[in-house]
Amino acid sequence: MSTPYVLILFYSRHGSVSEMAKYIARGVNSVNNIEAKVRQVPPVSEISEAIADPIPTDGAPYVTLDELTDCAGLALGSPSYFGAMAAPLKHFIDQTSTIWMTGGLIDKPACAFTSASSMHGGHEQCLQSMMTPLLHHGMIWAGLPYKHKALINTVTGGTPYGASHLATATRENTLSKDEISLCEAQGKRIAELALKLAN
Ligand SMILES: Cc1cc2nc3c(=O)[nH]c(=O)nc-3n(C[C@H](O)[C@H](O)[C@H](O)COP(=O)(O)O)c2cc1C
Repeated sequence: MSTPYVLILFYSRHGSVSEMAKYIARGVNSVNNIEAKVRQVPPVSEISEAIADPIPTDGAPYVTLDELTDCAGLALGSPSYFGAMAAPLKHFIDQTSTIWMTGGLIDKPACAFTSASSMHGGHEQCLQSMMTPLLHHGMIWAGLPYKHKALINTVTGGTPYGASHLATATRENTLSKDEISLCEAQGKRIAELALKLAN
C-alpha cells in the first residue's frame, strides 16, 4: 500500500505562501508513516478559456483532482486578497463538486495558511474563507492550539485559526522564527490527525 500523504495545496503569486508551504511540509515530514505532497493551483487569466501549460515554469507541480481525493489530510494556502482567498484557489475549489458528491473528503483533517502584507489586513478572515468550502466537503477543521508558545510571542503572523505570515515590503518572503515554528506545528498536527482519523 502506498504511503498516505498530506496535500499541501496553495496559490502564491510572489512567493510568500510558497515559502510557508515548505515549512508546513517539514512539519508533515517530521511524522513517521505519512508524507507531504506539495502542489499549487494554476493562475487564472482574464480570458477564462485560457488553459495553463500542464507543467508550471517553476515551483510545485499543479494539483490534480485525484491528488485531492486521495489525500489523508489537507493544508490549503493562499495570499490574503481583500480579506479572502485568492481567485485561482477558489477557481480550483469550484471544480471539486464531483469529490463533494462522492464524499471523498469527509472526516479528513484540514487547515489553512495565509500571507498578508498588513498586520490587520484580514489574516484570520482569509483563513476562515478557506475553511468554509472545506466544511461543506465534510472535512474536520484543525487550527493551532495555544500550547504553541509562538502564538503568544509572535509580533508578526500566526493565529489560532491557522498559520500566517506578515509579508511587509522589507520581509516579503522571509518568515519570522515564530511564523516558521507555527507552520511546522501546523504541518505536524495535520499529519498526526490524518493518521489517527484514518484508523
Ligand atoms: C489583489 C490583492 C489584494 C490584496 N489584499 C490584501 C488584504 O486584504 N490584506 C493584506 O494584508 N494584504 C493584501 N494583499 C497583499 C498580499 O496578501 C501579500 O502581498 C501576500 O504576501 C502575497 O502572497 P504571495 O507572495 O504568496 O503571492 C493583497 C494583494 C493583492 C495583489
